Amino acid sequence: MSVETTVNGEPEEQIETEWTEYGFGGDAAFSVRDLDVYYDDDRALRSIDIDIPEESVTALIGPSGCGKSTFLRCLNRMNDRIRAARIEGSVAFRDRDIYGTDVDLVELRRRIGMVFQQPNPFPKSIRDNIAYGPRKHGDINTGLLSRLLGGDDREREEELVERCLRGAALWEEVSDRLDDNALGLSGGQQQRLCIARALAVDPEVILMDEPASALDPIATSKIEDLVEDLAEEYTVVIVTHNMQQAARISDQTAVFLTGGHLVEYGDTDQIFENPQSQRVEDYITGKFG
Ligand SMILES: Nc1ncnc2c1ncn2[C@@H]1O[C@H](COP(=O)(O)OP(=O)(O)OP(=O)(O)O)[C@@H](O)[C@H]1O
Repeated sequence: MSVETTVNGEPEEQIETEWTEYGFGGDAAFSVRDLDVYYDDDRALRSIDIDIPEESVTALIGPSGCGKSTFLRCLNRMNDRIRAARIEGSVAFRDRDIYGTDVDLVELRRRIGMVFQQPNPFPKSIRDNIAYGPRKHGDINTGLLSRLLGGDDREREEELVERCLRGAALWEEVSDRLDDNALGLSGGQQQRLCIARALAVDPEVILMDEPASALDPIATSKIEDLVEDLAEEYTVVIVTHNMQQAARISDQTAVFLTGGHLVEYGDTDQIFENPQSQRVEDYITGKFG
């Protein structure tokens, strides 16, 4: 299929797009339609259409600057914080338009959590890093924490901290030093703590923007195992530069290429073994990018 695109109303290059309808046979967590994103006059994403399934890992890959992080931030409206960013089109989460005027952004970002490239724990104890979100989201007696767990407050907090640290595969390493400052942890441990912190507010989706790119191979491998485990309970969308990582851990892969085009999307094995688009094949075989 040949798709003509325009930049600021001017015809641009003809993009050859091999688009296969990707049926994953389940419910979509996100349905994105005709999404364009601009930073001032520069268009970063072009006419993106994609359905992202529940409880699986979706990898976003592509060369630097193709719009992966921009797309990820559209899924929980983090681009709202960038003054230059403007969005057209629609993003529905569980069939509800997240760009509607009635959307509570704090609640949206509680349901759709985010983990960033650089681990960014608070300069507080390991315990406080986990408990911070639930405390912030409401009174401990009437808020989220009491909905999540039974028992008295202190017991609830202890249980929550343990459950989240176990969920992030960190408990065994830190259970005897919960009151130590989180900044004393290794980079890989800090990143798992950030994942535990994201889990503490009971999210439904975890967005990850290159969560292992600052880590060594052993820490990276722990994050990869964790991502696969998390997808049993959560919907995970992960940006990665590392194609082997995408191939290892994701169920479906979306390939963005220069200019903000989503060029191919499908089952990860199919994308890596039998891509429909020559440009995608060139990219994943290292001919460019
Ligand atoms: N805050 C911003 N203000 C202006 N332009 C931006 C901003 N963030 C991103 N861009 C531009 O949007 C385009 C897409 O950037 P984005 O960071 O989404 O790409 P990416 O694929 O995630 O890149 P990388 O892999 O290098 O992180 C780039 O041209 C970038 O310069």
